[in-house]
Amino acid sequence: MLALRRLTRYTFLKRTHPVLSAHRAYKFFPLSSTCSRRTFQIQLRSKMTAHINHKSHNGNQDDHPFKRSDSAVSIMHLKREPFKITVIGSGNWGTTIAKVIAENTELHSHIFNPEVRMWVFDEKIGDENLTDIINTRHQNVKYLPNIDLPHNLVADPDLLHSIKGADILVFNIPHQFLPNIVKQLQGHVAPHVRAISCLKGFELGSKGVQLLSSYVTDELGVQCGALSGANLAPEVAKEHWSETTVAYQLPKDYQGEGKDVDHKVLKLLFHRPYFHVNVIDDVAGISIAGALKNVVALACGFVEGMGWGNNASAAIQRLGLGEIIKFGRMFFPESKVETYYQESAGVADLITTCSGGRNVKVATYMAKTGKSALEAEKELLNGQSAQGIITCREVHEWLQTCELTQEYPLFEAVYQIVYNNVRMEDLPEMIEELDIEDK
Ligand SMILES: NC(=O)C1=CN([C@@H]2O[C@H](COP(=O)(O)OP(=O)(O)OC[C@H]3O[C@@H](n4cnc5c(N)ncnc54)[C@H](O)[C@@H]3O)[C@@H](O)[C@H]2O)C=CC1
Ligand SMILES: O=C(CO)COP(=O)(O)O
Repeated sequence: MLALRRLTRYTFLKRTHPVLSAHRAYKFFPLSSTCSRRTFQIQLRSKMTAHINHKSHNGNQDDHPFKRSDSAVSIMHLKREPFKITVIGSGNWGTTIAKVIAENTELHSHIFNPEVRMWVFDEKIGDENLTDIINTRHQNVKYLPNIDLPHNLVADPDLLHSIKGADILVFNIPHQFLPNIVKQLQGHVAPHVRAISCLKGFELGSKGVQLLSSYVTDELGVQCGALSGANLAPEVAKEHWSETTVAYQLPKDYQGEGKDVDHKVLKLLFHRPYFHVNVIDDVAGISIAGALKNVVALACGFVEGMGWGNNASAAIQRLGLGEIIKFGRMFFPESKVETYYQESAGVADLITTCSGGRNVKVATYMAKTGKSALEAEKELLNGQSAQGIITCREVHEWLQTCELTQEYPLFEAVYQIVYNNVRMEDLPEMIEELDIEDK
């Protein structure tokens, strides 16, 4: 058992630690030898100590053994000007991702222009503009308080100015605001620009249910991938270790390695020692999982608020995962089933969101107070958004159009509770799988 634990730990360290991962031929010593085991532990400790990195330049986060100054993927030669990045959005996740990116652009200044622009939907905090506070105190006091931001992250309240000259646009706003944003951007984004959507949700319009990345591509004419994973923003912002999935498909006009955005560039842009990134092709899979787990999280919140316990929450998550996969296979057949269980964007995001996300908090509060979803969101989140509230309506409307609501009893039950005052206590009955016909 001890040996197994050590082996597991070694394998983990080998995957995450630069010294060990760089030495692929490093042989594991025989576990029966106490002496060599001790030698190994001493070597390992000294190697790790040597590589524990400097404190984060803003100095507010703790050192930890996963810190390192560089990564293997940085061996990349650029055959063009460094990529310029703009983050569109400055909420809880928008600011966190902007921080991650700004740390990386400073580190890899041969690949990226160090200055990162972050578009802010400006508002007054007392007498001051939030933008000015971010640029002078280097904190987003409203949406990500008590986290120091890199000084190369520049807040900009002018949307069109913020994207000027940008090569990569990182969209990160609550998804209900996306149509208005892309409308303002139309005609101002060159076709060579690439984009990543960090949003969770769908666009429901004349084209039916659409991935937000496809919506950006259709509306702006630029290739767009997605970033989604088990990433509650407050934990990532504090540099507590987590992982995510980025998905991107090379466009038809891909310019070639070193000249255009590809998986290597995206890994360099988002990967941090405390934020591990896996880059894949399955944009649809990660986007569907990211959007729909917010609906499942609302159901988990109802269960929690009613005090039904862990078994009930696990049952909801099991059923929810089934409906997520079914939705993907039915409406986005290009998505891969393995993404849902192998990637951070799949079951891992479902678990973290159902444990500690905003959707679960809002639904728990609804159950405890009898307030509506929108009242709960307003009272609890200080301007932040629980995306499941809108997503469950979008999913319902789409399924109703397809006459398929009965195929997704959990999604439908959440919708009915949120919008039609159906009793939460009836949840088990609404999702009961009846195999026996009552004659
Ligand atoms: N917060 C989190 O832990 C995570 C969030 N996400 C997703 O990322 C996306 C963005 O979420 P957050 O950054 O957390 O946003 P948020 O929930 O903090 O929303 C607040 C943001 O919305 C902006 N806003 C308010 N009214 C607006 C308007 N009319 N037009 C444009 N912007 C407006 C505010 O200025 C603020 O920047 C969402 O789709 C969310 O599901 C994904 C992973 C983690
Ligand atoms: O998407 C998230 C975690 O990956 C955040 O979920 P909440 O919006 O429910 O906090």
